Amino acid sequence: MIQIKNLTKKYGQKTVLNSINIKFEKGKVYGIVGENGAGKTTLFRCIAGLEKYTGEILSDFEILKNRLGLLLTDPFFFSKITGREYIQLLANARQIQLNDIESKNLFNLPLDQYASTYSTGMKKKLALTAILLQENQVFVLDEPFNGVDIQSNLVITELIKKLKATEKTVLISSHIFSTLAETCDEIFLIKNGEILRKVNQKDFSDLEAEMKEFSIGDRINKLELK
Ligand SMILES: Nc1ncnc2c1ncn2[C@@H]1O[C@H](COP(=O)(O)OP(=O)(O)OP(=O)(O)O)[C@@H](O)[C@H]1O
Repeated sequence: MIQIKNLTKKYGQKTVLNSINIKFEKGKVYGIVGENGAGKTTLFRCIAGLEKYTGEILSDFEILKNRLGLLLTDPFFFSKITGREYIQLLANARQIQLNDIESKNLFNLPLDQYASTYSTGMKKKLALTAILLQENQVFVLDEPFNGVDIQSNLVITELIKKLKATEKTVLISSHIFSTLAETCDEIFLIKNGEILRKVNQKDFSDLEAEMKEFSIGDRINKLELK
């Protein structure tokens, strides 16, 4: 369980997260949606221990960040490290003995190629593979479906279901509503650094319709396309 109490994050004078209160249970998948700049990534970075903030992030774990795998939107890799070395490095950080990495290469990545030369989608798949092999208890996935091919998206969707079935806690941000609807137990709508709503599965279709109406509205007609 992860409990966030009165989490506030400022960059300089700008409040990016404003007194967030949320609870995440194990064995559940949570979606975080909101427009660009709403604060999703910042929230994830705070939970992963990468940012300073005021408020509290409590968990069942002695040190949450040691049990948490964070998938960033654009994973970064140093220039002279292969995919295999990256996976090994992350496993070493958790003292995990990895045997036969090849058989666990679920996205068939070219593991002996430098990771920095991978395509955008390949980088994301490598970063995801590495955090999965770390045997984390909590997975924080920032736009995991973005830039990844259709087959891999199907794999990622099934992986998320498997993580739920094995009692992990999974947080996902996405702009693709259908992928969230398929995997999430609850979706939080974040706006201007505040949690506007918590939506349960039975109300997902209402949320989607509402977001569509709100997002599209009259904008396109205003263009007067001929
Ligand atoms: N390092 C930083 N310094 C200053 N402001 C920042 C920094 N990182 C993020 N912000 C600001 O914090 C706000 C929230 O950004 P964040 O990246 O969390 O949004 P997001 O919801 O993840 O957006 P997106 O959907 O585009 O990924 C934005 O206004 C952004 O400009």
